[in-house]
Amino acid sequence: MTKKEAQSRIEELSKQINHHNQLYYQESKTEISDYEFDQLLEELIGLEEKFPELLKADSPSQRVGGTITKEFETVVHETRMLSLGNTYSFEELQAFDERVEKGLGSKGYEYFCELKFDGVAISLVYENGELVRAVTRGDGYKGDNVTENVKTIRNIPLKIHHPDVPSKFEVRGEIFLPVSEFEKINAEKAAAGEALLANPRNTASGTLKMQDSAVVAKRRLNCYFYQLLGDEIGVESHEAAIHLIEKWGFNVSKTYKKVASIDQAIQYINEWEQKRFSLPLETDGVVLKVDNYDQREELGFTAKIPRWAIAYKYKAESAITELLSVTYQVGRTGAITPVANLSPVSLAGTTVKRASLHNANEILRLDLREGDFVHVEKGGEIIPKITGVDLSKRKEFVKPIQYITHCPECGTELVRREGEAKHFCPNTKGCPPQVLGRIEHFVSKRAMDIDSMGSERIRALLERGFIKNYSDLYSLVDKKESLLGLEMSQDQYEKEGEGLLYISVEKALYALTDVISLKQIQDFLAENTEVPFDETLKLFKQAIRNWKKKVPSNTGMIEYLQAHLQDHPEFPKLEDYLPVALVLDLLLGRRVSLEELTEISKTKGTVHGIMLKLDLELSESVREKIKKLKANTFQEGVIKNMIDGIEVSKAQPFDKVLFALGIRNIGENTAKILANYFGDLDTLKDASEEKLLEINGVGETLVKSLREFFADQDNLDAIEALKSYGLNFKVSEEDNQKLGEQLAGKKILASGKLENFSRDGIKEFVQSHGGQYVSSVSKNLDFIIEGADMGPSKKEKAEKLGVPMISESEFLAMVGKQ
Ligand SMILES: NC(=O)c1ccc[n+]([C@@H]2O[C@H](COP(=O)([O-])OP(=O)(O)OC[C@H]3O[C@@H](n4cnc5c(N)ncnc54)[C@H](O)[C@@H]3O)[C@@H](O)[C@H]2O)c1
Ligand SMILES: [Zn+2]
Repeated sequence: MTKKEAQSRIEELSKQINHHNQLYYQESKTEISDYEFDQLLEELIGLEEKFPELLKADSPSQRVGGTITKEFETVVHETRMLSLGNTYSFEELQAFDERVEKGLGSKGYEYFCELKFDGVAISLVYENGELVRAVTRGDGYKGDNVTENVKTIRNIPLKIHHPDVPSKFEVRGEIFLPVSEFEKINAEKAAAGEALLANPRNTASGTLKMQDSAVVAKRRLNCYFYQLLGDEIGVESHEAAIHLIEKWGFNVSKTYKKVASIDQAIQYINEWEQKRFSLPLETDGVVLKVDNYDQREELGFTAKIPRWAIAYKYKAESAITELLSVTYQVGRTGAITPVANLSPVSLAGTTVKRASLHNANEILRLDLREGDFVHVEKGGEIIPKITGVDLSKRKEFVKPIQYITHCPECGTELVRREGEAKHFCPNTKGCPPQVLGRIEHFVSKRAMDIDSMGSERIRALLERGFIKNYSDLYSLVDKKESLLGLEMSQDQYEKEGEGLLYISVEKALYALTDVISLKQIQDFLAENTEVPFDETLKLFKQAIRNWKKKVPSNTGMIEYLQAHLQDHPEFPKLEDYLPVALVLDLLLGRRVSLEELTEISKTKGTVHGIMLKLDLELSESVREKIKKLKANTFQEGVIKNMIDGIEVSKAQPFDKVLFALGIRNIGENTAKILANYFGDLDTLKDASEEKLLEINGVGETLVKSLREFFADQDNLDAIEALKSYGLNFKVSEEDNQKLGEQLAGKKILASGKLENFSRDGIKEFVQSHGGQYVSSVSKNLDFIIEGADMGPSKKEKAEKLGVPMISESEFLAMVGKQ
């Protein structure tokens, strides 16, 4: 390769690596695997070694990957936070060991082996035993101050009570999201038809950078620690330091091991290759660290990594399995996501049954055919990926996968907008997940703020026909009586292939017995998962005897159940579920025949629905038992809460109502601008295109969205209905607190830390003086208010675009406040 070629390749590689770094560290996203990323970096380093004169100071090979963000205060690390050299091969590990030996001049060193936890690096500073600061790695020199968010992590000690804690020290570790939590969040997202999160690492890093600590607290982040720093620590080895922080109460993973040679380290690596999948978090390799501090000092650092440590990374695992079918999920915005259903295969410690296919292009790219055998890979990603087709196993004359043309939820023909990879269902008003999405948006905190209307409740109301769109919420007050007893959750039900309704075993056992709590039954079942169901029932009877809870009648009922299941083998067996018809038959006695129950349970989706259809007079005790079968139901308290919340929402100001309507491309900010500018809905509706385009921030797309929205009679009807219920469709006097017009027409951004304003404060201040607050650097800005520690990348960009930067006091002078 000539120098000229090398130069252009280096530029190309640097550009790519910077792009992936930006995605990975700033946006918590990935487009390529870690392995692919590391190969790019390795190629770059190789070229720079060959042509040292081409090495630039700002090359990504010289910098730790992250940067700092504008949303948090920037803090300079007292000791730099480094990256780690990494390798995927044992040969390179041996080479590393040789370098260490050469550097130290002898073999007298030990390695401390730890797993490489896949999360987000964090530094915690303690003063007088108290946590004073938590900072991300950032660019290695300075990071984001995320103390408030970190304080929500339960096992991070806020105060150390140990007597001999030094007056100041720093611990470092890895914040992570346990795999079980991650899967829980994704299961909820899948149920809601939302886009799934890619992996726990991205989720943890995204969560840590959220602005609202209350939201962070809800995600159960966790942390493992692996480093101690400070002037008065008094230990001479890493091992001693680790024991010290364990003693002080920091969470240290017990997976570490000190070894005497590189061969033993390799043994450790082999040992954990499979075992690591039983850990509560994702790990992507092993870190080897020279244990002794003096030896570490002798070895030193490069610009980016210590010479005394290295990470060995496991390669992503892959397997071959059969593609059974492709199914399609409809998201709340109508976006379609194809999912590959696979013949179950064991991969990286879990059983894989599904893989995301993203969009139609991906299916074409892979050239997938029905019944193909595919390579599935699971690396840093929890959601497995199909990476290719095993052509040697392809049968003859197989058909390519035909992408669906119609929506699986509502049957409407799909559309694909120009330039977009995904297909959409255009039936925004009738497609169930989309209707749900619109109502969820309407009630959301930033819109009408009806917090008593969770998704589960909205879904129940939609399914049972109580509401069809958001304006119907305000008529619920007249339907209060019929809401009583309506079931909410569908999780406890399952439909068998022929459409027979099944109910979870725990609910069935709960209803069939007396004085045993649902919790007790759940705990019992959780402990007895591995045995055949009949065995479970035997053990359950034993448990009832142990608990001494109404032993004769309760065990008698379980025996009836056992006999009933034996007598009716015609009901298919579903893991963890029982046929509702059989269970109801036991509870209702001879009043209805099993045949009739079976028929009805094919047409109804809930016990509530079946009972309504049967319309029986029941004794109090039977009614109580049947109630135990039902999911959470709408009870008086819940209904009152909901109705009250709906009533209170009528007072939301016009801009919130406008945002709540869900007009495409109208976000919270735009809604505010439009509301203030036009004052009421009718003026906005009748505004000419020219008039609209005059407004800062309004472009052609938005004009088009408004036109489309108001051209639709259903929307106009909904608005009329909302008006009749008394919602605000004009700006009230109090909303209109304009403090001045000094900033009229100006687009402004503030960056870094301001002395007189909080983040939200400056935004409000700008807006109330007629200006428009913009959230990113672009050439359209009139100026940037430069606060303390403004991010260097932002500054660079502003300079490049020629956007003026003024100080906070200049800004205050401009509005006449100084
Ligand atoms: N796929 C992509 O697009 C993409 C983009 C950028 C980076 N990456 C990945 O990130 C890696 C580079 O990231 P990096 O610079 O954060 O380095 P790194 O993750 O490879 O290693 C350094 C980090 O490891 C962590 N770590 C985990 N367990 C540890 C332990 N026991 N002891 C010490 N540190 C431990 C620390 O957070 C430390 O900052 C690349 O190798 C690449 O795989 C991927
Ligand atoms: Zn649809």
